[in-house]
This record gives sequence, C-alpha cells and structure tokens, in this order.
Amino acid sequence: MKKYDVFVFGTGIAGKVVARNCAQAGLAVAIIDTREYGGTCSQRGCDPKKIMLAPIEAYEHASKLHGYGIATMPVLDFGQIHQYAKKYTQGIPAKTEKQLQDDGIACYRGEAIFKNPHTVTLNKTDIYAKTFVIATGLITRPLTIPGAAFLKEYDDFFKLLKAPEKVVFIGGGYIALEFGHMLARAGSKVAIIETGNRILKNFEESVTLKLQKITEDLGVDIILNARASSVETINGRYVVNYGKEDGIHQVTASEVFNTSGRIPAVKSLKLELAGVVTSKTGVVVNEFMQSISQPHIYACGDVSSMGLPLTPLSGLQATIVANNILGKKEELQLPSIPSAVFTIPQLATIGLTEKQALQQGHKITVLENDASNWFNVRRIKSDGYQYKIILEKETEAILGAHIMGAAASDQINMFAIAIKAGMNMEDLKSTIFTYPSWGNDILSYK
Ligand SMILES: Cc1cc2nc3c(=O)[nH]c(=O)nc-3n(C[C@H](O)[C@H](O)[C@H](O)COP(=O)(O)OP(=O)(O)OC[C@H]3O[C@@H](n4cnc5c(N)ncnc54)[C@H](O)[C@@H]3O)c2cc1C
Ligand SMILES: NC(=O)c1ccc[n+]([C@@H]2O[C@H](COP(=O)([O-])OP(=O)(O)OC[C@H]3O[C@@H](n4cnc5c(N)ncnc54)[C@H](O)[C@@H]3O)[C@@H](O)[C@H]2O)c1
Repeated sequence: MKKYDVFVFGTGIAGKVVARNCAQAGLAVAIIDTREYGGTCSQRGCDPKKIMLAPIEAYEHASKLHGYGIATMPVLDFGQIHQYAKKYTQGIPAKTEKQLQDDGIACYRGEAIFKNPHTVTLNKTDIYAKTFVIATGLITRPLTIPGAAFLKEYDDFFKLLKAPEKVVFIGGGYIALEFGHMLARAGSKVAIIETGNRILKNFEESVTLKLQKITEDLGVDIILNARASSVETINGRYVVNYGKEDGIHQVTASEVFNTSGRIPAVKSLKLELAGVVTSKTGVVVNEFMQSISQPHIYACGDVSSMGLPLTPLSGLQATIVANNILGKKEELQLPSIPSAVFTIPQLATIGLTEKQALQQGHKITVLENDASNWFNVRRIKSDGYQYKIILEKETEAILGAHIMGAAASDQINMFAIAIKAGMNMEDLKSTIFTYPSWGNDILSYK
C-alpha cells in the first residue's frame, strides 16, 4: 500500500499551498484532483474574469469619453476577449503540476474515496496517509427544476466565443452581476431572476441599490421576488418560467446560467466513512482548521465551514493548515475580510453593515453620501459613486465600509489596513494621500 504523511484533495490555491509547504519541509505528500490542476480562481474564476474585464473596461472608458478626446469608438470583439483569457489560463494545469512535482509531491488524478479515517481508495488501490487535507472547493448548487439540464454553469461563461443574444441568470449574486455587466456591454440582452427583493443581498443595502439602478440603466432586466420554476426549449430557444406573487411569467433566452449559489464539493469523498462532520457550509473545522470529529483531517479554502469563500482567505487558511501539520500550533484569527464585486462601477465591502452593527448593539455614526458629482467621477464620466461608512459613535472606530464606485475594490483596501492597524476614521483622514486620487477621496467622506 502507498503511504504518505499528507494526502491533499484539491489543487486550487488552498490544496496547492498546503501540499507545497509540507513537501518543502520534508514530508511525503500526495495530491489529487478530479479536474485539471490549478483550481477555480486561476482558471475559471477571479483571474480570467478580470482579464476579460480589461478590454471591457477600456471600452467602457472610451464610450464614456467619446466626444471628450476619444474621437472614434473602438469595437469590442468578444471572440478576442475569450482568446485573451484562454491564453492566460491554458498553461496553468501543466505549470501547476510541474511545480508540485518539482517539490517531490506525488500527483494523482481521479476520484479517491475514503474507506476509513486513514485510508482512501483510488482505482481499487488503497492509499494510507497520516494526515488528510480536504481542499475541494465549491460546486454550483444544483437547481432541481424541470429543464435543469439545460442550465449552464459559471465555467461555461469562459467557453463563450461570442456574446449570446439573450442571457438569463438564475440568481442575482456575485457571478450574475459580474458576468451580466460584461455581457451587457458586449451586446447581450441580460436578465437576472432573483428570489430576494434586491441583488447581492449580503451587501449594504443603500450602496447596492445604487448599483442595482446603474445595472438596470445599462439595460439589464432585474426580476426580483421571483423563483425560476422550469426551463423549456421552444424553437431552439430557452424559455425560463418563473413564479412571482402574481403568478407564472416567462422570459426567453439563448443561454441560461445557474448562478443561484455554490455548495461544498464533498459528496463524492464519502467523508462519512472517515467520520468527518459536515454542515451546509462545508467541513466543520475548529480554529486550527481540523475537522471537529477527526483531528488528523484538516479542511481549508472554500470547502471549510470557516469564513467567506474568497481566494485570500483560502490562502491564509492553507498556510495555517500547513503550519499545524508541521507542528507549529497556529489558530485562525478571522480577520476583517474585504470583498469586491467587479462590476462597472464596482461594489466593495468590509466589516459590518449598518443593520448588523445595530443588531450587535453598537451605538453608531454613519457617514453616507451620493458622491456621483465628485471630481474623480466627472473626470472619467463614470456612472455613479456612493459610500457608507459605519463608525462606533464614541471612538470613531471603523466597524464597516461600503463603497460603490469606479475604484471601490482598491479604496476598500485602505479601510482593511485601517481596521487591521486599529486606526479610527480620524487617524485615516489625517493621513496624507496622493492627490487627486480615489484614495484621497476618503479624506472627504463625511
Ligand atoms: C466565477 C468566479 C469568480 C470569482 N471571483 C473571485 C474574486 O474576484 N475574488 C475572490 O477572492 N474570489 C473569487 N472567487 C472565489 C474563488 O475562486 C475561491 O474562493 C477560490 O478559488 C477557492 O480556492 P480553493 O482552493 O478553496 O478551491 P478551488 O480553487 O475551487 O479548488 C478546489 C479543487 O478541488 C478539486 N476537487 C473537487 N472535488 C474533488 C475531489 N472529490 N477530489 C479531488 N479534487 C477535487 C476541484 O477540481 C478544484 O481543482 C470566484 C469564484 C468564481 C466561481
Ligand atoms: N468577486 C468575487 O469575490 C466573487 C465573484 C464570484 C464568485 N465569488 C464567490 O462565489 C460564491 C458564489 O457566487 P454566486 O454568485 O453563485 O452566489 P451568491 O451566493 O453570491 O448569489 C446567489 C443568489 O442566487 C439567489 N437564488 C438562490 N436560489 C435561487 C432561485 N432558485 N431562483 C432565483 N434566485 C435564486 C440567492 O438569493 C442569491 O442572491 C460567492 O459567495 C463568492 O464567495 C466571489
């Protein structure tokens, strides 16, 4: 029987970091993936999405400044955009596998299944390990509606060679908004069906409603308080039926995407045979990222029950897992994690919303303004700008920051630094920033 010190499931950011750190420290490590090596973020998530966004942002800038120095409009070519992202992603599986092999890691492919807490079976062969790491990420939540087989998933977006004529997204979260903004600018007619009463329901309401309005003005049809009930094909087109309070409605589409959320990828591992406890949010772990029921089995990244499913946290958790396997006892101190939706303009958040701050009993001061007429917005003729900052009333400590604007994903990082450094709003505002930058705008937040 093959024996390893560490056996890692998943070659995304989380699995890769654990495997490499442990192998570089001299442990015998094996890793396995059911798909191409390299995981979601680099191949079908954050990075290719941002690459595709680059020409779309350039086009957007040009269209806003058309007649203000841009004399002729450029032409957006979705096929070229697809190729641009593909060129970036296509080398990743081979490069990832080579890095792992160069570190002396045994690389497997396929579906290994737990037989007992220390053994997995792969292609009828048993493999023993002292320690296991589950880093299998998330998969699209299956919708159990008639016609669900017609639905595309997030990774199909990266296979599109042209912008479809009409696209429907079922679910109005991160993925629908980011993809919808790109496709709408590339010429698709976009509709989003959302069960809630607004998009991006975990974000601060006022700034999100501003983005919702901008998205509608872009031509995206946002259908709220609606639940998709079935998908049919009629004359080569899809018809999505959805229920609202007043009955069943229909929308037609050339492509329909299931963007209704993502669930932990644990089903095929047979974790129950290893005695590993899971919940709806993934493998239940303690502060050392160990399974609460089997301490020699760790979980990190999106599949762990700890924190938001975002790349920076996955990397942090993986480093902690590796340190714990290597005997340096380290706890995950969940930091304030910023998050951004890469629409145009962007939406970014950190910390508590106003509602959460009040629910937690804080006495608060709120700095809020529609800053759409500020210099930086007028300069690039962007669609809008709004912020809401939640402060502890007495100390001015920053409890939460929420920004909708062209550079929100970077501005929010300044709040992340301030929160980590224990700076209050006055400290932040007494810092000298470059002028006239988006960062400097923060000095005028009131
Ligand atoms: C479209 C999209 C855009 C995103 N954009 C952002 C962004 O802008 N910023 C951000 O912070 N986050 C973003 N995310 C989230 C980010 O991609 C994840 O947080 C991150 O990839 C998680 O890394 P991971 O290693 O935990 O999982 P993954 O990268 O998903 O890796 C898990 C790996 O495990 C493999 N696997 C699954 N099941 C098994 C099994 N049974 N056995 C072996 N291997 C298995 C998978 O094939 C995969 O390779 C985005 C996600 C999506 C879908
Ligand atoms: N920029 C980023 O950081 C980024 C980008 C993309 C994805 N992600 C990660 O991926 C995760 C998943 O993203 P997502 O967009 O798939 O999910 P999400 O959880 O952000 O949004 C899903 C939405 O679908 C709605 N919904 C659920 N069932 C529905 C139904 N039957 N009909 C209509 N609406 C329905 C929900 O109310 C919710 O608003 C995110 O939580 C995030 O962590 C991050």
